[in-house]
Amino acid sequence: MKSWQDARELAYEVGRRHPARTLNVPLGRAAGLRLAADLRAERSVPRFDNSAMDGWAVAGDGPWREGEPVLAGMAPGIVPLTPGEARPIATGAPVPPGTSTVLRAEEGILESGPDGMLVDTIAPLDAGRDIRRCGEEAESGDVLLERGARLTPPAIGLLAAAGIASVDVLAPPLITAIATGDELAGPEAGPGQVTDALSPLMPSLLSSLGGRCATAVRALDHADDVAAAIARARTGLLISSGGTAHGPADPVREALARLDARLVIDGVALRPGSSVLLAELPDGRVLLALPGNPLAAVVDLLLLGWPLLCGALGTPLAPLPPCPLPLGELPRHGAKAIACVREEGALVAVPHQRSGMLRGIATATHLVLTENADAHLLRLPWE
Ligand SMILES: Nc1nc2c(c(=O)[nH]1)N[C@H]1C(S)=C(S)[C@@H](COP(=O)(O)OP(=O)(O)OC[C@H]3O[C@@H](n4cnc5c(N)ncnc54)[C@H](O)[C@@H]3O)O[C@H]1N2
Ligand code: MOO
Repeated sequence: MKSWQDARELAYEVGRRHPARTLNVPLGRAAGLRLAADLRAERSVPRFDNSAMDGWAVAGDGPWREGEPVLAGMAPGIVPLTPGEARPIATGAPVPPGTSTVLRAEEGILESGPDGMLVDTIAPLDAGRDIRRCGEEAESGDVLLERGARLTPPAIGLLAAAGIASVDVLAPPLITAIATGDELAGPEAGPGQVTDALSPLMPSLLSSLGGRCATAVRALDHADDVAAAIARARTGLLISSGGTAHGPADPVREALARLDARLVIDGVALRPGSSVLLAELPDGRVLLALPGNPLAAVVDLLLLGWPLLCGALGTPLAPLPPCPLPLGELPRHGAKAIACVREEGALVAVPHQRSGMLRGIATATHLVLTENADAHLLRLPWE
């Protein structure tokens, strides 16, 4: 039986022995994935000096005679401004060479002069304030995002702006989910049967941890059926649920023994979630065997499945920070994972969180891992 802290580190080390593959994908399919290498700008952002405001590009001191407008989309090599000239300019339009500043539309006035319209300012000129300089956000070659960074929506836009059309990403590790239990059935469950609640949550939970559920299968409570499901799986990572205890119909240990697997973790000192196994098979594949009680299974996916995937993706394993908030009435004896929400600046346990229930964690925002005076915080990744 390991402490949850040691178990997290062991799971991370196992993940590191199974590094994720690299894939090149178009930017449009990269959302949520992680970069396989540092990514550099392929051009300057912005690409040319341009106006940050609608107004006039002016040269020298006013008043200025009004010239031809400069619009967004015009080529930057436009006719230079000469001192005393003001050209109406649109936000995003290239600033003509010779521009000393941009005068905002609301800070200028137009009046008629002897040779056409004159522009004057009604506010002190702030030279250069409203010009977005070429390369001010990024110079060509700057590292925009580092290896391991997650491609969030703004990150995708940033890369597009920097001229990047496709990226090398870490392929989310593929996982086979095996739900064990003679009692398991679909929503139509008959008398004595239990509707499988874990197979349906696996794809989205594994995606939120950086993996991908390739297949979800069921196995009966017999070691040969579980061993056959493990042998058939075509992925490097497998996650089973149920059958981990020492009861009469708990086949996972027996199946692992038959397959000559090496147990890296055999139980964790934490409730719910104590009855969990992590094993390496002789062919290098890895099985995380979760307990059958659904909340216990989710806790162990967060506690061990997440570090396992972090290891495979090569992202650092951050220690869970000490809980910064008052803990209200949370129990403090033994090692416990408690699903909580934030209420008036404190963390409060949600109701309905026995090991077999999902109702509590379905509305929680955090798990607090308590052990006597110690409490650590895990923010739920789908939050
Ligand atoms: N004598 C003891 N019995 C049990 C203990 C204990 O300490 N002493 N611990 C209990 C706890 S806590 C857990 S967790 C389980 C772990 O055992 P298993 O991994 O063998 O779990 P199962 O017996 O297969 O299932 C437990 C429970 O969960 C239901 N289940 C299983 N899979 C699913 C699923 N996919 N969807 C919904 N529900 C599922 C299953 O029907 C059982 O009710 O051991 C306890 N016993
Ligand atoms: O072992 Mo159970 O996994 O404590 O909830």
